[in-house]
Amino acid sequence: MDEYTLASHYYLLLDALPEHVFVFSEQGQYLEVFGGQDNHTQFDCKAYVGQYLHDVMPLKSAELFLSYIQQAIKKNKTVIVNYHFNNDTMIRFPDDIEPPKELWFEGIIKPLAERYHDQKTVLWTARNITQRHYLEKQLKALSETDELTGVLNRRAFMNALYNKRQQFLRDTQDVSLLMLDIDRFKSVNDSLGHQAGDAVIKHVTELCQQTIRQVDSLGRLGGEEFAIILHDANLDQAYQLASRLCQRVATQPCIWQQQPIKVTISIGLSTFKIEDKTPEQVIQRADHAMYTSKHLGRNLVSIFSPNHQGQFPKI
Ligand SMILES: Nc1nc2c(ncn2[C@@H]2O[C@H](COP(=O)(O)OP(=O)(O)OP(=O)(O)O)[C@@H](O)[C@H]2O)c(=O)[nH]1
Repeated sequence: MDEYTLASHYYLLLDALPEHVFVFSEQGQYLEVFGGQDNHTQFDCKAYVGQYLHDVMPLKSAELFLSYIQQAIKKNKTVIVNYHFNNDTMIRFPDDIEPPKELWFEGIIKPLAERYHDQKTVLWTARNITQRHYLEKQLKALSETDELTGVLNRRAFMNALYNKRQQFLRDTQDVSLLMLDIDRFKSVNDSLGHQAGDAVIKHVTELCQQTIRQVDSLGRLGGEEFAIILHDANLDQAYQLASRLCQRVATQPCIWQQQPIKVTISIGLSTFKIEDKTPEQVIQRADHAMYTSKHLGRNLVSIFSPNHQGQFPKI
């Protein structure tokens, strides 16, 4: 092969690469663009050659991309980044192509030995990972969600509790924890069947969701046991909310196959404390108070206190 044929052979090979491959100068100028036909952006980025990042995308995105390029050059190392374009940050599309709402990419940015007009250069490979991103998001949501009720499962709730505790230690705003258990739930399963039991669990979930605020976190810890993190709520405020919830459940039966099932719940309350060593300690206190509600006859709210369990009249 002569030199020209060889060059065009390699060019064709490079341009057949499934990912977009860019050569950028350290100033963010597009020097070369190859490949990307399988990248689902539906247009050929070769039109960018000669232009700068700032010409083809909003300032915020261009600055970010430039910082990645400069990072790779400064460290003289390959840098791998995930980035995304949305409505505000979308790269410029040709007029005849409707840009998608979102695009996610993995960028591999490798410094090159080759200089261009005395400027350093990088090779930037962009893999479209939008589908993978949505799949990961879906899997994450599934792994955090209780299948029956759609609220946080135990693992996700414990994560939320851990994060809330970190926030509490920073800003010391009151945070209360409510533990809730459906009373004599086994008898619902035994007398009406498991599906009726499931309907009761969903019913209680809905009443909890109607009672708490958006900032609060509701989780199903297992079986017929729930927990709620009450943000910015001291014990008095938590008690008022818990009493409302207790009353709501007791007065709004679950309708199962056109028949009402009477449901009550027992609640235990405690608050976050600076001196706690672990987030589990507040759960133990609220759980203790919840068992007090059970022992005192159920359909009750109890507050944990170190010396005695606060006792409150039945609602
Ligand atoms: N329908 C249904 N039942 C469940 C589920 N998870 C656990 N259970 C049942 O929940 C029942 C819990 O019963 P217990 O722990 O004895 O408590 P209880 O009958 O509510 O009695 P108290 O808590 O003392 O008022 C058991 O029969 C479990 O099999 C579920 O997802 N669906």
